[in-house]
Amino acid sequence: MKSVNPRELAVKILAEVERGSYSNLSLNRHLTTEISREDRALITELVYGVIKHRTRLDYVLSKFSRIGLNKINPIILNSLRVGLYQILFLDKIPDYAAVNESVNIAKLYNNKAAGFVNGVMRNAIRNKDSIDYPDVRDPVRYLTVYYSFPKWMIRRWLDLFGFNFTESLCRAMNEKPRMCVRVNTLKINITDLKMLLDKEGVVYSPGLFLEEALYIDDGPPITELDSFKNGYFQPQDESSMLAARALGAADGETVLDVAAAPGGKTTHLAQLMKNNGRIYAWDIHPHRVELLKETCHRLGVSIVYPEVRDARITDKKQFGKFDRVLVDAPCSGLGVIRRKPDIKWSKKPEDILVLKREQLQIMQVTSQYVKSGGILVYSTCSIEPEENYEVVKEFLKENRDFDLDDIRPYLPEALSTEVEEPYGYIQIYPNVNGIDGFFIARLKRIR
Ligand SMILES: C[S@@+](CC[C@H](N)C(=O)[O-])C[C@H]1O[C@@H](n2cnc3c(N)ncnc32)[C@H](O)[C@@H]1O
Repeated sequence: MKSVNPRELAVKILAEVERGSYSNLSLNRHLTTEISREDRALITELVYGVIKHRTRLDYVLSKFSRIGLNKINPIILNSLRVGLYQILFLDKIPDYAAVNESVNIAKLYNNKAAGFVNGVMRNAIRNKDSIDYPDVRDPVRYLTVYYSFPKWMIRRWLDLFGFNFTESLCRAMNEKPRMCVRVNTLKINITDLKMLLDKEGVVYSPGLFLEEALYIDDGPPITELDSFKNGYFQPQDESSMLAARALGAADGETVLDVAAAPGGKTTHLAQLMKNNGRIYAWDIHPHRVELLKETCHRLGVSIVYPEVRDARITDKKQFGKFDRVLVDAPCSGLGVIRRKPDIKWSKKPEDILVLKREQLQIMQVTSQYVKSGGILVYSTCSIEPEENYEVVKEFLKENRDFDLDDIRPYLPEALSTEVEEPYGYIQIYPNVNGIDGFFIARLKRIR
């Protein structure tokens, strides 16, 4: 085992993220199996915790620092954030340990910085139960600071959903998401997988909505399990599983998945089709198509034809060729912030309209590949109407040969009863449904 200082490594990763790295990629790069499981878990918790709660941590730090936060060296600032995160959000770490660790990181820098960190942290500990957060009568500032979201997102959600829903949405998006996996019934049945997981020391519970879903509550990191390496399951949220279900593909059919990588839904489709038929799986990014190929290989899926393709470019040879087309469109990802907290800070309001144009363009082009009588499913992991219902509405206005199709028979009962007229789509919210925010629409080519 390699000995590392978890807080120091967390600070280093946070500095990389500030310079533009994605946190999950940076974590994967640093957290090799040479580092103990406990340390890997702590580093992940610290990195995601600081990213999720950054505004609130900075708000508290600025109360106790005589130097403006923008004047503090990034390493020192992140060691303060990591220390304060432990004090405010983690019960198991004693306050003095959090202080000492942050001071030690600052010492690597210089003694003056260490004295400064010590002073700020001790001050924060003394006052941690009497911090006055912004008043709720200024809802934008209160929600922005207390739950750490950018102002533009809070303003947008307040306009769309009102205060109570926005607050519960923010709270749900800051929660630690449960790890959900899909049982790969092409290789194993649920009972046998459960027996294997028992042997591997994994604690699990059943899916909230779907029989092929399992929640992993405790145990070794899943990618180290033989049951994962042997392709008996695939990490995937239940929301995402609903999209493949909504397509209703049957074995023997010809299906197109136009934005398919890394292959979560493609391989679920293959499973629902009993690995019989053909699935053409496109993605614009070559490295992601490689990931898709690896996923298919591990899961024993052999009916997928992967290809690097830009779905915005029309290919007349594909017209009317497919029984079903899935457009799991590139989107803002605002529905999955609880899994990818960087999205809070990396997305900008103008991205939403740019994405909407791209989503409509992909729909416009790839819908022509659906056979008459065939099905088109449009999905995103977004909760923003512009990327969801509005895309579908504008698409239908321009394409009279398509209509909404009843999505309810393809959803579990607990969700199908939530679907409102005209019954063609569902919007899922993490605070309402307990799964990732997602939008799924089912359309039929009627001519
Ligand atoms: C939401 S992700 C797809 C997730 C995937 N369906 C799954 O379940 O694993 C969107 C994908 O669209 C791809 N993409 C973005 N623009 C594209 C385009 N113009 N044509 C095809 N793929 C595109 C991205 O590379 C990304 O992999």
